[in-house]
Amino acid sequence: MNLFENVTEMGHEQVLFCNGKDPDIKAIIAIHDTSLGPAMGATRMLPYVNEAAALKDALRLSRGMTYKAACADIPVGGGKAVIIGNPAYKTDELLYAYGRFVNSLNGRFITGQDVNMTPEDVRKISRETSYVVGVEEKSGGPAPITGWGVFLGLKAAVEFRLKTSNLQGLKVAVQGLGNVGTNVCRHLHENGAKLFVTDISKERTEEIQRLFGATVVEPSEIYGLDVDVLSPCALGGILNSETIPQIKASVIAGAANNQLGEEKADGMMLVEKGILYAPDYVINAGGLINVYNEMIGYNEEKAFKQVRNIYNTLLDIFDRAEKQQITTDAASKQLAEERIANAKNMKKVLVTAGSTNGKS
Ligand SMILES: NC(=O)C1=CN([C@@H]2O[C@H](COP(=O)(O)OP(=O)(O)OC[C@H]3O[C@@H](n4cnc5c(N)ncnc54)[C@H](O)[C@@H]3O)[C@@H](O)[C@H]2O)C=CC1
Ligand SMILES: O=C(O)CCC(=O)C(=O)O
Repeated sequence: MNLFENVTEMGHEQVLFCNGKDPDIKAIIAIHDTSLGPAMGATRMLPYVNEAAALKDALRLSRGMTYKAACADIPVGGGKAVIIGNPAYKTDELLYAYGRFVNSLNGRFITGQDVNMTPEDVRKISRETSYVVGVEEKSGGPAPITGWGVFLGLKAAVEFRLKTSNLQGLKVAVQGLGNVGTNVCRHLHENGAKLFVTDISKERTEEIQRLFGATVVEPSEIYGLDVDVLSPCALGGILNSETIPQIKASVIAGAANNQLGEEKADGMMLVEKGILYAPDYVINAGGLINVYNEMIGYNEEKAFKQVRNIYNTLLDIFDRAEKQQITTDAASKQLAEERIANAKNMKKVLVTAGSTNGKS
């Protein structure tokens, strides 16, 4: 494997391979870009099929975090970490060891809770490092606010494509009923939407059926349902050449990171099918916005105001994509790259001004 090939192509600054013996721990911390500030990104734990898959996940997720922060207009960079392993074997010692790896980066990387990690796990990691966010008694776990942001983004997409702000009777298929998916379902239900849901966990589907009167379908059935919106809230890579031809929804708006299998080809296939895709790293920025606010001293009102802005940002991105005839993914990357370039220019101006002042 040519290790530097992907890293160079995707523009990462640093990738750390954490290898511990006692306890046995293998984790990858990927820092994509710190132009806007320290890299932020939560940690997930998964039994990856192989190490290349884990690396790919860390690289793509961390780059997504750079775009996420830039589109949300908050001054942090992009990073992400994956712990390789079955979460059933997650011990306190493993979390402490992981915390020491995070601490060794001295604040270049600040992390929190992602898939298969709990607020309690974050607390354990925080025994070894202060570079942790999403601690329950500070801003709380990020999932409720991520769910609310996804709901607002879904509303923006429905307004843009279906020309209605009334969600009464809107048919929404939700894939993944975990921390975020449950919150998305709650908001949709409260606003009169009709839910079709799936999860690989029977316990989760039963609860959502009981709470919100949702119709439960098999995981393989979720793509082909005759619904208005598909909301992917499980794992990434689910929008691909196998699933896109099945999709009948005209809007895709969900929380899962890295939904597009192949960004360009699959993004274009959605456009050709007339499906409006809300880029994942824009619509699911609520958690990042919340933990960023925790880092700088939590102010709920300010955090909520920034999350509310996801709605307007998405409308701007849809508009930009339509005017330029590009995918929504390309339009949001354009926005992010403009903001990063502006920040870099501003830094240059300040450095030049500083050195000029020093000379006088
Ligand atoms: N927690 C947060 O604040 C944020 C989460 N995200 C992303 O949103 C997604 C969901 O996050 P969480 O809800 O926190 O994770 P979670 O682990 O609480 O929930 C994921 C759910 O998806 C289900 N699932 C897994 N594979 C599935 C499949 N093939 N079909 C149907 N269901 C399946 C799981 O059983 C679980 O209930 C992830 O991709 C995560 O990276 C993004 C931004 C912030
Ligand atoms: O919880 C965090 O540390 C930042 C949020 C995040 O990782 C994400 O949005 O995927």
